[in-house]
Amino acid sequence: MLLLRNIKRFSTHKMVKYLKQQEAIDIDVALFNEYKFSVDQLMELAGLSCATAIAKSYPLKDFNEKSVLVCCGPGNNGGDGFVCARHLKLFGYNAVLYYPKRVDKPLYNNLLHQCQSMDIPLLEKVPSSEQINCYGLLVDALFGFSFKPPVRVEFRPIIEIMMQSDVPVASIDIPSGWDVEKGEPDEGGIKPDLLISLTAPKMCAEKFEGRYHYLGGRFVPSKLARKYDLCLPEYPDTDCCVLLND
Ligand SMILES: NC(=O)C1=CN([C@@H]2O[C@H](COP(=O)(O)OP(=O)(O)OC[C@H]3O[C@@H](n4cnc5c(N)ncnc54)[C@H](O)[C@@H]3O)[C@@H](O)[C@H]2O)[C@@H](O)CC1
Ligand SMILES: [K+]
Repeated sequence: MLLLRNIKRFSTHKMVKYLKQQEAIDIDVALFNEYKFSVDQLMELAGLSCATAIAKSYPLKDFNEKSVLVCCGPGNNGGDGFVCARHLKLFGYNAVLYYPKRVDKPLYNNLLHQCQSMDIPLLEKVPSSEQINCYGLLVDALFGFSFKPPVRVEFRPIIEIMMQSDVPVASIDIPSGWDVEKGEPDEGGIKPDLLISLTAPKMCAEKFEGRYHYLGGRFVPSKLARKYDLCLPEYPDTDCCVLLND
């Protein structure tokens, strides 16, 4: 029994491992240092898999001109959000960005520039509860596996407005504000309808109760997957994401 800790059966009868926060960080470091990937290479694949999972679950035809609000945080999870917004735009969605804390680094400046060059609007301030309900989908790319609770004050308004809204939330890698291992905070947090875990699910994903749990980020070398006993599912054909709870 002990061996099965943090390993979950899913419908295709394989086992997938749920990572601790430190394991997720260690795998990230190995991808960059040992395997020599660059951050923007992996971010592009991660963000594309997020946009693909969203397009599979929320078809464009159901949006009736409504936009997708992509909320980007100050780290690589936010970077995935910019890439996701760019691919959603290429897929035909009306993407809009909210980016409350700007980071003045070439990676993030370029990602923002790319989005703005593709006519993706950037909100200047947090939307009101009335404004947020006009969107067809909210993409949560605020915090990923490096998040340490509690949420700092500058991000509370956007988290609260997402919590109060009836619009479905699609969270990238971690539902923002959730403890990476323990899950939703006791005082309540966002309840995503879709979660896309990147590389491998983190422990908090076991508490996810939304409709769609995807795995994305199809870039993990099999040697690295074996080293961490990731037990990754097979991705169908050439797909860049796979539904874990179908
Ligand atoms: N190896 C992988 O698996 C990959 C991971 N990627 C993404 O990278 C993410 C991890 O990125 P990072 O390590 O840059 O970190 P995060 O994006 O998880 O967050 C770090 C940022 O959040 C801030 N932060 C942390 N706790 C906070 C709090 N309580 N209140 C407010 N701000 C807080 C930090 O100051 C920092 O600016 C993953 O979750 C995933 O989305 C992808 O980009 C590519 C590949
Ligand atoms: K997130």
